[in-house]
Amino acid sequence: MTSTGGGGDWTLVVPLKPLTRAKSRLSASVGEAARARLALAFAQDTVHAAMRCPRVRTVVVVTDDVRAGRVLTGLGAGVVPDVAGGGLNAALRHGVARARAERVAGAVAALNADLPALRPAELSRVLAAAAAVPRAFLPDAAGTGTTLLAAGAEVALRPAFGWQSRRRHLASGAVELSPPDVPGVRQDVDTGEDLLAALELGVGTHTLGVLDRLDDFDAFRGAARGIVEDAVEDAAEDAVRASGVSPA
Ligand SMILES: Nc1nc2c(ncn2[C@@H]2O[C@H](COP(=O)(O)OP(=O)(O)OP(=O)(O)O)[C@@H](O)[C@H]2O)c(=O)[nH]1
Ligand SMILES: C=C(OP(=O)(O)O)C(=O)O
Repeated sequence: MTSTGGGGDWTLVVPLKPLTRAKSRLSASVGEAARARLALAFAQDTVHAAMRCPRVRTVVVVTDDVRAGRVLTGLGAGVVPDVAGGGLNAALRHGVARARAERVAGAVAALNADLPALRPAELSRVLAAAAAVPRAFLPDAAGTGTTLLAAGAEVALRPAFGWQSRRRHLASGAVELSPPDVPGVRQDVDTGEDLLAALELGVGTHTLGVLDRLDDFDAFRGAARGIVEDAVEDAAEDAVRASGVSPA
């Protein structure tokens, strides 16, 4: 389990269900084949952005999915296997314990793998706010769940993720964070509506690539097609600008 992030103090633990089962609530909107591809693409965009956050030292993904593990290792993450039958919170406790056992962890934060609009600068603002208190969390965009739970170096994380986790994290004494301008860290994607909201914020290249190849836009509302086409066009223009070659 080795990885190198942006050179900061934080270890991020990112849980990922096997792709055969992940993001099940999305299949009604995008179809079953795209669901699995999107689950991986969300994780790739999440890890890619997290690795570029200057406050992050290490990203540890907890997953039993061999393909996802290989792909995310390629992005620089460390990967540890899941706890058989343990569920999400057991996976997070295990990931934190492994990171701390290898002495790579100072402060730790659990970060969901379904944040395709995550931006390094936004994550940096959230981690800066979290560093001021022993234990803190960021509510999701809906205001009922959690996308990030953080704990200082000597502090137990005590994750209580799952349906309506905001209430549980608040009751556990974790400080609720509300830093300004961090929409991409809060926008988890469970449903087609969430995916549209993430698209409006701007998703990463892996998610965009999957959506650009998606045939069945009828199932995923016509509005998405226009946003994806515009984003792909913008990305192509950015690539041309970055290459310094003027378009014909
Ligand atoms: N390692 C691990 N990760 C999990 C487990 N259950 C959920 N996760 C991850 O926890 C995060 C939040 O979970 P959800 O938003 O409910 O995602 P999901 O379970 O793929 O979505 P649904 O199938 O629609 O419930 C995502 O990154 C999931 O991949 C688990 O048992 N083990
Ligand atoms: C895992 C969570 O919820 P959801 O499944 O709605 O993403 C959570 O918010 O803790």
